Amino acid sequence: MIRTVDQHRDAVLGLVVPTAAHTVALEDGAGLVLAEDVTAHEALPRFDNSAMDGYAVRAADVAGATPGSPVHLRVVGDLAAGTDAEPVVEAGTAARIMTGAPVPPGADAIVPVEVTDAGIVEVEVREPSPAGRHVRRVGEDVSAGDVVLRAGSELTPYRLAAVASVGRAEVVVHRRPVVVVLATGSELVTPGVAPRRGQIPDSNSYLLAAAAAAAGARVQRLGVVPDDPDLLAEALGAQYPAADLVVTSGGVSVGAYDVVKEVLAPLPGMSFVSVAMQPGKPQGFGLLPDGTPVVSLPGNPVSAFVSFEAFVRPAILRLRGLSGAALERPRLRARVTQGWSSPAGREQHIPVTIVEDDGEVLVRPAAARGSGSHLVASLAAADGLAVVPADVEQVTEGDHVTVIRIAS
Ligand SMILES: Nc1nc2c(c(=O)[nH]1)N[C@H]1C(S)=C(S)[C@@H](COP(=O)(O)OP(=O)(O)OC[C@H]3O[C@@H](n4cnc5c(N)ncnc54)[C@H](O)[C@@H]3O)O[C@H]1N2
Ligand code: MOO
Repeated sequence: MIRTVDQHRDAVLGLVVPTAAHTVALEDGAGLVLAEDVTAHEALPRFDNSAMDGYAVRAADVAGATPGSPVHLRVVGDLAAGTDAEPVVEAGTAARIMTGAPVPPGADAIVPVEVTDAGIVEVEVREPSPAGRHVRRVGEDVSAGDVVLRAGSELTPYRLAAVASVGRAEVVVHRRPVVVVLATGSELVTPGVAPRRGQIPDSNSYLLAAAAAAAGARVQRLGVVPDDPDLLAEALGAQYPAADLVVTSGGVSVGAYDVVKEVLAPLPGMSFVSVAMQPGKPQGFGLLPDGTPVVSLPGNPVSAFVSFEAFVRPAILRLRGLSGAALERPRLRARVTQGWSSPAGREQHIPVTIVEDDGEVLVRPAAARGSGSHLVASLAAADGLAVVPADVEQVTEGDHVTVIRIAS
């Protein structure tokens, strides 16, 4: 029975669970996904501190200060960032203070150095500074006990900063998943090798390996396995113990030499199905005998790409520990500037070129001739995939479509 894109995506997602959690040094956590909540054990900022280089004062002392009638204060301390000195600022006094230094007892405002004469023993203040001005208050960022970052969050650079700010040297994260990529086809040669008649360069193993790496996996690209069942079984047998996911391309259709289907379909954990998607109709998926998940994508290069985006990328993100909306790419609405056709009964995912014109998002097919699962060189112009519902057979200039953005 034919299944929808969403049904197949759920089935593939059902093959994987997040990788085991382990503890790593903070700097090794970049790009990984937290497996614990990170909590602030104390408030941030940790203490009231100065937002300006200048003088810590009592606001009441400088309330009447003007350029024509400046206030003179005796300087009782010199506070650099990092100091633990606590000079008491009494009426008629001030402490020189630098950005980030603790506000001393008695002071309740900061006067920037620019409105003073920058004195060392005595300072002349030419402007008032009301209570609290230029003071960064304890706890105004987070309070003690607040969760700074939840389990399931990717450690982006700015989130690493938040985790570091609460003093964490280590984080508990999901292990980066290992994805093995292999392409099948006796017609394939390694790029750079001169193809004889009937042969073409392998592009899928490069596409899938780079896409899996971009999704956050550690990738082992096995390259090309010919259409020989023994060689494929050997390649899979040698690799799957180390892999969290195996991705194959080619050999899943109804041809006489469709080797992936021939080797894997008899296994009890594997299924070969038709998905109501164009391209990307024939799909294989399941578990190898040792439990390693496998996704077998069709060989046509655009089919392999579209299938990776729809099914494999979400599975890699799930392995990494992400869930929910984090499994999705951003979607946007765009106006079509050049129409194309779409097959009845299949949800089409067509590579498109995105152009922004005066704030409006415009799309046209990345390939001059519209849709075609073999138009691999035209992928060079793709920055999104337009999603055309199964009941639409013609997309016309001026229509609005949903676009999955694959490059920014
Ligand atoms: N009689 C039928 N024939 C086909 C059907 C069908 O329903 N009935 N479905 C078509 C569809 S749709 C697709 S998609 C393909 C899927 O075929 P396979 O997964 O078996 O892929 P292959 O036959 O191995 O290759 C298809 C095509 O892609 C080229 N290819 C394969 N691997 C690579 C690679 N690594 N790099 C670049 N190009 C690759 C290959 O040379 C073929 O041209 O089946 C249709 N046929
Ligand atoms: O479904 Mo195939 O993937 O059209 O090219």
